[in-house]
Amino acid sequence: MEQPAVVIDPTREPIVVVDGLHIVYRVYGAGGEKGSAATALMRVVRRQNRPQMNEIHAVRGVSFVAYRGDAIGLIGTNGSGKSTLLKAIAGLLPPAGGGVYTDGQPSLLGVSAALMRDLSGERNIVLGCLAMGLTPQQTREKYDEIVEFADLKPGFIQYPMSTYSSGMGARLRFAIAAARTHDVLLIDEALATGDAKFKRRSKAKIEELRRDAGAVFLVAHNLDVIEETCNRVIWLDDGQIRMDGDPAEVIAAYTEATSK
Ligand SMILES: Nc1ncnc2c1ncn2[C@@H]1O[C@H](COP(=O)(O)OP(=O)(O)OP(=O)(O)O)[C@@H](O)[C@H]1O
Repeated sequence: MEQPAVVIDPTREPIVVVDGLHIVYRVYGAGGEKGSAATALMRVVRRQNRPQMNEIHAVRGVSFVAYRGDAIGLIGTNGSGKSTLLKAIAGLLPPAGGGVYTDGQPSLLGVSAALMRDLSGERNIVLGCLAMGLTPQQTREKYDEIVEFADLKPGFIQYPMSTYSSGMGARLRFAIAAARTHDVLLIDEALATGDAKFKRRSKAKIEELRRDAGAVFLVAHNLDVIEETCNRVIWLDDGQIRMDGDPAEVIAAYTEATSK
């Protein structure tokens, strides 16, 4: 299916333009067949070489424009290409076709790559802030706000991050990322692990970021979070845009289609 070419609204300020984007992963695998223990074992016993290379066409001709102030929710079934699209917008995956143009620096929830599991929350805050380009002075100024926003159990900020539950880790990462304004903020499932109270506060924080930031993208399986937080939703289906528009309408159509 050919996807339509990208059209830019001249009355609004475009922040991210995705134009006919294709992303292809190259993987080694036998491909085609379903695979069984016997065939896998035979491959090992016979010391067969790695099976041939296959291509997974994860994003297939996606085009859209995100404007200043947009908070866009990406929804779709598992494997529909949501995370791949976010990574491509962040510039972490080379397009196999088409392109992504951004005004400013995209941050994929800022700092997760820079955080170290063996270091304490405290040290990770400093590390994360510096990694996002804050000065030591700015880091000191933001420190208390981050600790307060993450709202971890007492004492945990001094423990290594490896002792945190996944929800606690997500809170701290989000709190660090939110300490800076981002031109384009990409959030992948960050809110999925937080509890109800944290989700409420994150929603308020995302609204604040939206005011200052260029555009915010959010991937989540929790449709309520998307509907409450975003002003626009893109439904990805098998690497293509199935629908793009008002959150309530897109979510209703998606729920209808996936409930069958
Ligand atoms: N690193 C990778 N190497 C090879 N294939 C990948 C890789 N990451 C994703 N894929 C494939 O690309 C397709 C899209 O995956 P992606 O993770 O973007 O989907 P998603 O919509 O984010 O899924 P989920 O809802 O499960 O998080 C899938 O077919 C997946 O198997």
